[in-house]
Amino acid sequence: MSGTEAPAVHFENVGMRYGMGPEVLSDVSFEIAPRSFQFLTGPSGAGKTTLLRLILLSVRPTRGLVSVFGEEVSGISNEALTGLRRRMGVVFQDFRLLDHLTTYENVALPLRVQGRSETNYRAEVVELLRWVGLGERMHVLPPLLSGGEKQRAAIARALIARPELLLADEPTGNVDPTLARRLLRLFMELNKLGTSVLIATHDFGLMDLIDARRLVLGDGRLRIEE
Ligand SMILES: Nc1ncnc2c1ncn2[C@@H]1O[C@H](COP(=O)(O)OP(=O)(O)OP(=O)(O)O)[C@@H](O)[C@H]1O
Repeated sequence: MSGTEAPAVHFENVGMRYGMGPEVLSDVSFEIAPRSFQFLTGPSGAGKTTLLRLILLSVRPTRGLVSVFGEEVSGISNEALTGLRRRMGVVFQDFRLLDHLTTYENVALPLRVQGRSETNYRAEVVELLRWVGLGERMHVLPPLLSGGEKQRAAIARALIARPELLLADEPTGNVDPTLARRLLRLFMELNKLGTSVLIATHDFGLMDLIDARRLVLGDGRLRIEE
């Protein structure tokens, strides 16, 4: 790879407020390098989800500059925005599984969107579902899954298309510590295959397991602990 490869994410003096509310983020500057692994942490309400929404381009900064995969996103067309989003895998805090599709179909969705045929992807989806411990639950609709099972289905869906950038909002909040460690291993394996990973978490036990960079939010500011 060339040394000039664009960072997955670049923020420069980003400020963000919702409507007329107070500024949630102030002068936030950082980069996520290609193939890097980091945690995003800070107290409840510090703006972790807001920062993920900015990267996902689902909210716009009030000031400053946001670039994703080398593209500055202000004024970007909807088509280009969809193209950038497809390169990301996201684990939302509230899972966002589609209730009318089975667990298997939810996880297969990103591959279907890519136009791949089921014969081509079925084995891959089943293998990942087994890996996250949902092999026996793949034909179940999400409303019948437990909180931890929904979380694992959401993680599998985010990973299945091997995204260039994985964003995960509290991805171990609903699972026991043993499974949390396995999921962390899964994120690290994905990272070794070339995906940049950003995990928002309060879980110090999880962060202490590995020596990864930490982006720490507090009072609207971002501090980086290498
Ligand atoms: N859609 C919204 N409209 C107005 N204010 C919002 C909205 N979303 C978040 N906020 C406010 O922005 C601030 C940061 O919220 P955010 O959800 O980004 O924090 P967080 O660090 O992810 O919190 P938690 O760890 O509890 O999920 C909070 O004060 C929150 O009330």
